[in-house]
Amino acid sequence: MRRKISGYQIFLFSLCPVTLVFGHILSYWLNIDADKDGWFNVYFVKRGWFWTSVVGWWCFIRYRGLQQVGSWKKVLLRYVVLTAWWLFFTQSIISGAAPIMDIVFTLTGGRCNFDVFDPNEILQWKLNEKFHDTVNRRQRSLAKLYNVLKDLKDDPTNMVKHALSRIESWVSENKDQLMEGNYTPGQLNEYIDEILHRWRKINSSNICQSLGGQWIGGHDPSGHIFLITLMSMFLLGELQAIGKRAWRALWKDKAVFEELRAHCIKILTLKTLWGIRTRRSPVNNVGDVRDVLRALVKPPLESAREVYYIVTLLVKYVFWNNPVILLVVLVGMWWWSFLITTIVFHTLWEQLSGLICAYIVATLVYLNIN
Ligand SMILES: CCCCCCCC/C=C\CCCCCCCC(=O)SCCNC(=O)CCNC(=O)[C@H](O)C(C)(C)COP(=O)(O)O
Ligand SMILES: Nc1ncnc2c1ncn2[C@@H]1O[C@H](COP(=O)(O)O)[C@@H](OP(=O)(O)O)[C@H]1O
Repeated sequence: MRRKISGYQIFLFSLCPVTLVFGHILSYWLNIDADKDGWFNVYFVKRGWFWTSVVGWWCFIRYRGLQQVGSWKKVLLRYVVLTAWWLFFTQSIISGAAPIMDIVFTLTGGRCNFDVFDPNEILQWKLNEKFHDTVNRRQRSLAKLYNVLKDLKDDPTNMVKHALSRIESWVSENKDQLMEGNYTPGQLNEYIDEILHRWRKINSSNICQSLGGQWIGGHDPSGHIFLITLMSMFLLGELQAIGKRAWRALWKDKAVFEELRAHCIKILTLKTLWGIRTRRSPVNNVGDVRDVLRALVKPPLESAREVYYIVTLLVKYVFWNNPVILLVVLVGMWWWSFLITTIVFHTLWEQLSGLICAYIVATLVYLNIN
């Protein structure tokens, strides 16, 4: 018997593909910058599976409770399948083995590159401006590279020493200390590359990053598109099961809004220094100083108390009674980051391969949820 696909499932299964197409079209018109090292990317998206797990499980605990063992097993199974796929695809979980996305990258000709110096500037010894995309990242990578090379300095030739002195001067921005050697920048790049690749198997982007190298050249499936597709489909997929309860709970404690309104009004109508009328002395018609002091101290204290009530009410409403709000906010944040990735980062094919790899598994998991 053919199963009917609901409107919600159409939304669930089409959100990421449609956003990718939409972002791709926007990329022809928009020319925007996105900060790879911004707090949103570093603390949220790059730790996305953690946030998704916490919010997803918290919602499940709050709406389903801990008693219904049957439904627990199913959710746990889906979570384990998705987590395992995320781990195999993006993380080096088996010591020495690269994750799938890095295997694809190296098989298609990508490698960890150490083109530190600009090979075209033979006399001037300039840093290669294409070595990492921002000055900060370049400096950080040079510092990492410097530390690695320092540990390898018992090299038979003195080329490493030479490379070190050059990198050190770039790191400390002290060009005067540069030693003159008999090598060209291109030769020194090749040499650094050779000793590092000889010293260590650099088969994953993580290892490459830890050495300060640049992961370029192959087909690099987008890790962000992969992870965000998996996370959004997990959160929205599980929302199918808890959605009705969550919706009912949202409207059940409507009284909260009345309470919030009352506290806000209280803050707005508190008497400030200007609103206070001081009692005047009948002798010299001067205002009472105690009234002024009271006016200075009382309103801030009362506002602080009202703010405390408001925050407590909101925290209870959102975190305890309606964690679905957190889930929706998280999906909104993932969607935004997904859109930015489609506009700014990777080629269309790399975005598509990231999407397809996550989408197929998540679709198999959520097509037959009941
Ligand atoms: C609302 C608060 C209430 C709290 C109540 C808690 C109750 C919840 C009950 C259970 C909690 C669940 C336990 C959570 C365990 C989570 C385990 C983890 O997943 S930890 C690991 C997290 N790691 C990540 O998220 C990394 C994700 N990033 C990546 O995979 C990569 O950076 C990338 C693929 C995005 C990019 O790779 P790149 O090489 O291209 O840079
Ligand atoms: N939406 C986004 N916002 C900021 N940076 C993003 C991004 N999407 C991708 N990136 C960055 O682009 C690079 C490739 O991403 P990915 O392969 O995961 O899709 C990564 O750089 P870094 O790995 O140097 O931090 C990542 O941080």
